[in-house]
Amino acid sequence: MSVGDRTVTLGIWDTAGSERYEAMSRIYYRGAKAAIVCYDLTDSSSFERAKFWVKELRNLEEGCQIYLCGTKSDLLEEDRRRRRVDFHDVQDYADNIKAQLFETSSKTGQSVDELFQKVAEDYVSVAAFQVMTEDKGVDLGQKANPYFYSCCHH
Ligand SMILES: Nc1nc2c(ncn2[C@@H]2O[C@H](COP(=O)(O)OP(=O)(O)OP(=O)(O)O)[C@@H](O)[C@H]2O)c(=O)[nH]1
Repeated sequence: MSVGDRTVTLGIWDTAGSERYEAMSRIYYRGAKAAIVCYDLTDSSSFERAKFWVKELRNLEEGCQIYLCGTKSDLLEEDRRRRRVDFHDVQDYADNIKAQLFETSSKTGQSVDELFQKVAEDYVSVAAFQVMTEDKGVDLGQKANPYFYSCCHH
């Protein structure tokens, strides 16, 4: 993917969503820099399961940026009454856990590119921040300079 003048290659693992495969999924997400936790917008129980994975990731992978992804948005375009997971409730939850929220459709492609673009952009920002702090020893107690700010806020 292109981020500015850089090319970022994402390695993507699609893990099983069921808690039954919890131990196996952990093998996949160990060391991951980003996790897209999906739930079905037409199924409230799937959002409850998504929260389980968020907890897992937050407990075990501190450095992993979480993206919440409501799927099958095309079904809502057809009939809004099919929505079972409220956008604002999830947005509040996302704000709480410092995650970003996307509503996508694999069928129409809605917001899929945007989601992966954001993952790549955030990765580049965080990597730039790490290089800067490691190489130049930024004092986090100092007032942020513009470069520092642009690296950390999106
Ligand atoms: N309308 C619609 N159906 C979808 C969409 N994405 C997936 N589906 C359907 O939902 C069902 C499950 O899709 P999967 O992609 O297998 O779901 P999954 O979460 O990967 O399932 P696991 O691998 O078991 O965790 C299939 O019947 C898909 O056709 C979508 O964006 N829109």
